[in-house]
Amino acid sequence: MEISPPLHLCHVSKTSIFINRLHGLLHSIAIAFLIYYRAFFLFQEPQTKATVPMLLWLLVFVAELLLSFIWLIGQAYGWHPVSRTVFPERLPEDDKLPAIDVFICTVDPDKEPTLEVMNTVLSAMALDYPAEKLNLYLSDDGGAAVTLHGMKEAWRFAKSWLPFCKKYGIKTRCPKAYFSATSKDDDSFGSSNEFMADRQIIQEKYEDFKERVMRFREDFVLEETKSDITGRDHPALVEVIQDNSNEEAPKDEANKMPLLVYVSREKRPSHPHHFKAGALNVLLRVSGIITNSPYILVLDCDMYCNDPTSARQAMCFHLDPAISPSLAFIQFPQKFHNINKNDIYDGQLRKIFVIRWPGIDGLQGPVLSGTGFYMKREALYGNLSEKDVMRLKQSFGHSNEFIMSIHKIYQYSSIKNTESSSKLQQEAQFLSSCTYEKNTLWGEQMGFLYHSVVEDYFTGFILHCKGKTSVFCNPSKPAFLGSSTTNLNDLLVQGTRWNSGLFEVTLSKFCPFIYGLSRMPLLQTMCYGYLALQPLYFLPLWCLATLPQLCLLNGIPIYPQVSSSWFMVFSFIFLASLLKHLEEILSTGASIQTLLNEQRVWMMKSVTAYTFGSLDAIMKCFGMREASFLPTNKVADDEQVALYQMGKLNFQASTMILTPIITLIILNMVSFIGGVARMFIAGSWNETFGQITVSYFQSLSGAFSGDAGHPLV
Ligand SMILES: O=c1ccn([C@@H]2O[C@H](COP(=O)(O)OP(=O)(O)O[C@H]3O[C@H](CO)[C@@H](O)[C@H](O)[C@H]3O)[C@@H](O)[C@H]2O)c(=O)[nH]1
Ligand SMILES: [Mn+2]
Repeated sequence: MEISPPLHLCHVSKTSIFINRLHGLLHSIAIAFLIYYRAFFLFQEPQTKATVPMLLWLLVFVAELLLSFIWLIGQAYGWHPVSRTVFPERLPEDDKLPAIDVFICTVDPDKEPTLEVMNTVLSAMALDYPAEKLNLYLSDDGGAAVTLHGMKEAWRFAKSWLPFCKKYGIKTRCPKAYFSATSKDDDSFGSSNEFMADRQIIQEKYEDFKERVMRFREDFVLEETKSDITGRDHPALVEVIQDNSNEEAPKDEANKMPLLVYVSREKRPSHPHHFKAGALNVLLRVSGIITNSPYILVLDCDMYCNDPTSARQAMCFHLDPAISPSLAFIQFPQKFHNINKNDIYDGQLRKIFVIRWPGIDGLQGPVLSGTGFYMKREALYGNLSEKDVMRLKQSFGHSNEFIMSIHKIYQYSSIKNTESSSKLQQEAQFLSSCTYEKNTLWGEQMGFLYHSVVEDYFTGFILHCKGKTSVFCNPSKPAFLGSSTTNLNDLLVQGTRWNSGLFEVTLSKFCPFIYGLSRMPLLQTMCYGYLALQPLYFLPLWCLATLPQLCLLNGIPIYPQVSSSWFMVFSFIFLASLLKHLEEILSTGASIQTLLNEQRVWMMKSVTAYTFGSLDAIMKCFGMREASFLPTNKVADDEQVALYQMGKLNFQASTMILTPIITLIILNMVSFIGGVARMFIAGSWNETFGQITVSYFQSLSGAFSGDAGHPLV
């Protein structure tokens, strides 16, 4: 029997496994000593203890225990990291490839400029995939006329843009990116006259497209001043974007266009709409009765397709019979096009996408990350063995059309036939009404889940609990590029939402340590548990950013004397975690500057976003707050961008962020100066050196060793 060559390979990095496990072992031993030291003190004679108030000692001890615990849980990521290679050229011919429905979500045309959204749409339409097997659905939660109009303009422009990309094999297919940079990839036709002429024409068409979108927006803003009201209260509208004229669909391959559908679900203030997860579930249903593709690509409106081959790369996994039965999704990393050289806000989330996701990929697979993933439709439908129509309706709702779609591969045929198309339209409208999900399992067990505002994390978690797997695909050319937050305020808004969502899961019956432990392998549970506990970093950080400093000012020793051998334990932990962080930085080609930034941002986030996120979740838990999803701002303010590009922290942020940060910096600086003075005057360096080091590093927003753990744990 002939064995066909594999579609993908998985590589295990033996060296990093060795380093990670060795570090884990040594660090654990050192932590055990630390715990012994702290605990031993509690049982000492009262006169020895008299120098340090018991409560202080206990608080610092608890902070250290908590940090150690989170650190230990996080070690699961280092256990078995892998990387992968794909061979798309080995895929079957185009006519054997499965269809893909692309879902793009947008909500607020003010924060998410229509032009950017349309660029995402265009880049997805131009994916290197057979056009008749590519269907795009845009969910417009704002129900905005500008967005619908933008879609029509995008469709018109796509009719020139797609053939241009195909003809010249353009690699950057997001028009904005293509025209703004001198994209090096696309130079192969640089000198040809024909190419230059075509490029000129298409550029003019793009300018014209831009102009039309902008002009409509200006007129629209004049008419509708309160877009916020309509954003929360509007009827359902589903529209297939196509030519008004009755001209025949183009027959030749080069001019074929993917299907483009605009979906604005019904929203009423009296009905919860469940944010993005709600929008995605509407798209699941509407696409189910129109094209029903077996695979789904989900994109945020600001995440354009940077590499048109991502769909084929994903198919290398989905079409591998050895892994596909349990495989739910292929996750690509989130990468960003607007990050400055220094990445002062750690916008690239390096730790997550460079260290953790490859780590968990070697276990059961990466956490679902909201955007840039190819999901198997079936995986979101839960148990499909049920055949009883009444039961199916209880789970999926009352649309016969949709129920029929569950078990068969629908083939989108004639939407031009007006009679069937208006029936389809009615059904789609019904599927996107705000009452459709009432008394069904949508969002509870079906589709994207509503339990948490981090719908991605939670949906992926439940999938993994059901025994599904996922794959992390991280090619050297970024498959998708998004816009990252580039100022403190946005960072806080986003960070608070994420951490609130994560902590919400921790506080619920779905807490990974309880719900996950019996359903997933231990290491996978630890990876999910780490993220669920991450918001809790705020407790130890607040303690260790204040208590040692206050002790230092008052001459109370809470760290061992330099001459004591216990001091070695603390120094080892401090240095080992710094070195481990350094090793990760260097082995992944990052710079020392990145190391410093990551530690600084981690501390800033701990005392702001983690703190507010945790409090928010606790309040939600007690019913004192409602869930909310404040979208991040994607409009760049020129002044802010300028500061950001210079690598300067922008402190024009709300007092919510500034107060904790500034207070702690001042406290640390004062105690550092006070401590040094005391050391000189009293010659007490032996007792206070540990604390001085802590406040020195904290006041420099320095060397708390990122998420690898605290230097003092
Ligand atoms: O009611 C809503 C709110 C948001 N969105 C869309 O959801 C996407 C993500 O929103 P964004 O404001 O960009 O949030 P981020 O924090 O940048 O998103 C990250 O975090 C989210 C979970 O908090 C994930 O859903 C995202 O995929 C992930 O990129 C955007 O396309 C929005 O248009 C909706 O469709 N409806
Ligand atoms: Mn975003």
